[in-house]
Amino acid sequence: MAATESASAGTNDHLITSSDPEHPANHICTLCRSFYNLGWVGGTGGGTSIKRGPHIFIAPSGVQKELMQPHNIFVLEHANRSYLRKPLELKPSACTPLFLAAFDRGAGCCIHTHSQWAVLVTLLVEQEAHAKGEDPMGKCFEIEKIEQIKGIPKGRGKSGMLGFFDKLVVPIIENTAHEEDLTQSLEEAMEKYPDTYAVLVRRHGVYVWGDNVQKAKTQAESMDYLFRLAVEMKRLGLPWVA
Ligand SMILES: CSC[C@@H](O)[C@@H](O)C(=O)COP(=O)(O)O
Ligand SMILES: [Zn+2]
Repeated sequence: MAATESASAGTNDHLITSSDPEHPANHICTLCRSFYNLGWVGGTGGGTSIKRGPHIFIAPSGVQKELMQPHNIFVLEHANRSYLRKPLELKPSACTPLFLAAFDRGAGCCIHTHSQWAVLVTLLVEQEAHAKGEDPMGKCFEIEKIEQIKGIPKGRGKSGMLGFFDKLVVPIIENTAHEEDLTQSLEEAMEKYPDTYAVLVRRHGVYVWGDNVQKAKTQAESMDYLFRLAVEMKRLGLPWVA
């Protein structure tokens, strides 16, 4: 369903005004500032969206994500996809339909990064497939027996985290010219891999989500750690799986 605009979308400042640092309008801004320092959202790429109750809080498109202020934030009613708050002269993030795909499946926060480690992992998986004479499309990033895998949950509807001896499998989808055109393949990957909390996008980055902000953030950190480690392992000729 496409997002629409409600008659009062220009106002409703109360939806983004709070002294609570964990209010989504404040939290998105502070998270994006720290993600910028990790190299995740530089040059306007990447972003973060948070769902609280019936409302989804979304950053504007094409802005320096580390400089955003709460009054720049869009608010969308999840149930009917209508904008309750739409800052003038700004467009909502092109990632909105991808964030919605995560929220439709129960997520409370979705983080999109352009981390170079995520991009490099997608290139290494592609290179390995070509070296074996195989089609890289549909291949996943797989890694096992690394302690940080324990920072990733077992799957939606399952309790607990992956164990040291579990294999982490992250699907990879092909990039498209426009962010929003990734939606169908992202949703297909989410259906094919119902336990996954992340989908890599070839030559682009990664979407990571979690049940709430804290889980989405720590899962994104664990994923990025593993992507970076995997790149270094490959450089040293070390295998990701036995
Ligand atoms: C460097 S431009 C990157 C965008 O095209 C896109 O990939 C992205 O992640 C951010 O989209 P945006 O609409 O600014 O939220
Ligand atoms: Zn992007």
